[in-house]
Amino acid sequence: MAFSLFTTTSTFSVSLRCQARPNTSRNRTNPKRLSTNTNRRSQKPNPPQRKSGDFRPPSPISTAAGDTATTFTRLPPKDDFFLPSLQDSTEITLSELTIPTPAKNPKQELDDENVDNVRFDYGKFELYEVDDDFEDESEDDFDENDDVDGEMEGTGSRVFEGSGKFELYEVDDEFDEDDDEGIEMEGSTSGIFEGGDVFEGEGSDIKEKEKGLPAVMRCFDRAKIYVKAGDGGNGVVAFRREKFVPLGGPSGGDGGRGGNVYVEVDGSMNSLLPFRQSVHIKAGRGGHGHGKKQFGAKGEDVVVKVPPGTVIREAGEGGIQGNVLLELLHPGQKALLLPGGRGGRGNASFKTGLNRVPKIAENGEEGPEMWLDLELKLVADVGIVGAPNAGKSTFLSVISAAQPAIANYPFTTLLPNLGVVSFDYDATVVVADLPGLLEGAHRGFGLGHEFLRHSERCSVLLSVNLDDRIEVSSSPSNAIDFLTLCHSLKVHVVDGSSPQPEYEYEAVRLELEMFSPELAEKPYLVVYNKMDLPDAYENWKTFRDSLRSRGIEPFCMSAVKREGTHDVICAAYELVRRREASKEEVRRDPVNLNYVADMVKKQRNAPINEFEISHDSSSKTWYVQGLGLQRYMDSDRRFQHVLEACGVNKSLLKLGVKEGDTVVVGDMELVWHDYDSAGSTSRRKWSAEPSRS
Ligand SMILES: Nc1nc2c(ncn2[C@@H]2O[C@H](COP(=O)(O)OP(=O)(O)OP(=O)(O)O)[C@@H](O)[C@H]2O)c(=O)[nH]1
Ligand SMILES: [Mg+2]
Repeated sequence: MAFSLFTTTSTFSVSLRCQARPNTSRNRTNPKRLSTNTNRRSQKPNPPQRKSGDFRPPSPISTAAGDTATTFTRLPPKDDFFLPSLQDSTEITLSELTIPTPAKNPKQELDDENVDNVRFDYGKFELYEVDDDFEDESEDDFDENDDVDGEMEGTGSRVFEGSGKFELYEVDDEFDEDDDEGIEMEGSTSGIFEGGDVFEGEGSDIKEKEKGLPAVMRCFDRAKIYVKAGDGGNGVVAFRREKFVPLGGPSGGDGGRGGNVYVEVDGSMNSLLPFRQSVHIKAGRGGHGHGKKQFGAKGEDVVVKVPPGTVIREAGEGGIQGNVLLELLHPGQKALLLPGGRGGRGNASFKTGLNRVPKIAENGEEGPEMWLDLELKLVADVGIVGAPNAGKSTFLSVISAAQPAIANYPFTTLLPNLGVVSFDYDATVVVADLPGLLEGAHRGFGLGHEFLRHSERCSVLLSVNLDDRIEVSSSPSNAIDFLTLCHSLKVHVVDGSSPQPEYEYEAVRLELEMFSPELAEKPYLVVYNKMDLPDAYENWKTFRDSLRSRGIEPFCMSAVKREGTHDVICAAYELVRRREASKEEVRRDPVNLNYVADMVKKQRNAPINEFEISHDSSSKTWYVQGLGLQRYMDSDRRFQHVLEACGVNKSLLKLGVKEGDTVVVGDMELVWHDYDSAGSTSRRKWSAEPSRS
C-alpha cells in the first residue's frame, strides 16, 4: 500500500492577489501614466499674464494720493453666521434643525450637486509595484506560478520600508473586487482614506452622510489594520568539514523564530489617527540557520500602540462584526497578539543513533496573520448629555480647566471634549462633554451613532436641561455615541429655559434607551440649567415635582454664574466612586491579555494523532483534517512517515480506502496505492507522481 504524492499547491491568499494583478485595471496598459501626471501636477502653472487691455477693478480703498491700500476681510460673528433665524424665532422643534455642513456656507449658496462636488472624495486607490523593466504589456509575461512566496514578502515589506517603486493609480468603480485578491490592499487603502465608515454595519445613507464630513469632523475612532507575525527562519542541512576532522557529522543550525506582534496601550494617544498612515504591520522574519550549528537570529517584534479604550475585533465581513479579541482600557497594558512562527530545525537536530547523517531540515513556521478592526471608545468617568444648547460645554468649562467652544446655537460641540476635575491629590474624574442629542440619534440622525457609542463607557451620565428657544420634540441626537465611552455615569443637563423642560428631558432619555438599554441603565444625574433666567426659575418647581414623582431628585444650577455646579460634580464623583468600588470585585479575576496568542500556540502544539477523516464517495476523496499534521507537510518523505506513524493509514484502511482514491490532507493531495508485493509484507513504499492539473 502506498500514497503517491500528488500536488503541494500552496494557497496563500497573497498569491492570488499577485496573479490577478495584470488584469485588474485599464491603467495596467500604461502603469506609468499617472506617475507622469503627478509629475506634471507638481510643476507650478504659470500665472496668467495680464494683457494690456484687461479690466482692472477699481481699488476699494484709495488714499488721497491715489495709492492702493491693503484690505482685510473679517468673518461675521458666529451668532450671525449660524442659523440666524434662531435668534428671533420663538419656538423651533429640534427635529427641524440640521447640523451645519461645512460645504453649506451661507455666503456661497450651493445647490445639491455642487455640495456633492465639494465633498472629500478620495476615490479608491491601490498600490502595486512597478517593474523597472516594464515597458509594454505585450512583453509582460506574467507567470502566475512564479515564486509567489517571494513576491508576497517583497510586496509587504517594501510597503513599509519604502524601497522598491510604487505607483498610485485609481481603480475603476466597476472593478470586481471578488475577482482579485488585490481587495486586501484595496480594502486597507480605502480604510485609510474613508475613515471608519467602510467598516460599519449601518445603513448606506448614513455612510453617504459620513463621507461628506471633512476629516476634522470625523472621529478617528475606527481603523482596520493588518497584522502579521514574522515567519520562522529555515533550518539548514550542513556538515562539519574541517581539516583533521573526518566525517564531522551534521552541523546545520535551526532557524530563528519570527517576530511577535504586541498591542500596547499608549496613554498619550487619543485617537486611531496614526492608523490612517500605516495599515500593514508586520513583524520581522527569523533568520535562517547556518552551518557550524549557528542558529538564525530572532525576527524583530512589533508593538502596535493604541489609545486607552480600544476594542480589538477580528475583522468582520459583509457588515457583520467580528469577535472581540481584546479590550484595552488602561495605559501600560500590553498583550501578545500573534506569536511569531517557530524556526525550522536544522539537520543537526535530527541526528539519532540510527540516522547519524540526516539530510533533512525543517522550514520555518509561517507567522499567523489577520485583519483587525480597531474601535476606540473614549474612556471617561462621566459623560454630559443633553439636547443641543443646554449648556453642557459651559458646565464642563466651569468644573474643569477644559475650554470647549461655547456659543448660543445648537451643535457648537461636534466632537467630545474631555476635562479632568480634580477633587484632591489623587481624586480626579474625567468628564466628557458630548455633542447635543437630537431626535433620531439612535438611528444615526445628527451626528448620531458616532457619539452614542462613546457614551457606553461613561460611568455616570449628567444630563443638562435647556429652556430657551428649543423644544425637544421627542428625542436626542449626537452625544449618544460618545456616551459609550464614559465609564459609569452620565449627567443629563436640561435647559431650564426651554418651553417644556420635562419634554426635553424625556426626549433625550428615550433616545438613550433606544440606542442601548444598557446605556440608559447607567446611573445618571439630572441637572436643570440656566436658573438665572426668569423663565427657567419659574419652571423649576414644576420640573422638580414632575421628576420627583418618578423618583428622581434633580439638581439645579446656573452654569454661567457658577452656582450649583459644585454640588453637581460632587454628587457625580460620589456616584463614580461607589461604582468603581463595586467594580473592584469583578476585576479580581486577572484578564489574560495573551489569550489570542495562547490559542495560536495551542493550535500549533496540537498532537498529530488527533485528526478527523471524512469521505466524499462521489469523487472518491478522503479528507484528513488535523492541526498537528500540518506541521509536517514541508517534507514529503517525512510527511508520509508521519501519516503512517500517527495512524492515518490504519484508519483509512479501516474505513475502506481503495486503490486510486484521492486523499486530501491540508493542501496536499495524494493518491492511495495498495502495495502488497510478496517478500515485503510490512514495508510500505511511497512514490511521487506528477501533480494533477
Ligand atoms: N443664561 C444662561 N445661559 C447659559 C447657561 N449655561 C449656558 N448658557 C448659554 O447657553 C448657550 C449654549 O451653551 P453651550 O455650553 O454651548 O451649550 P451646549 O449644550 O454645549 O450646546 P451644544 O454643544 O451645541 O450641544 C451659550 O450661549 C451659553 O452662554 C446658564 O446657566 N445661564
Ligand atoms: Mg457644547
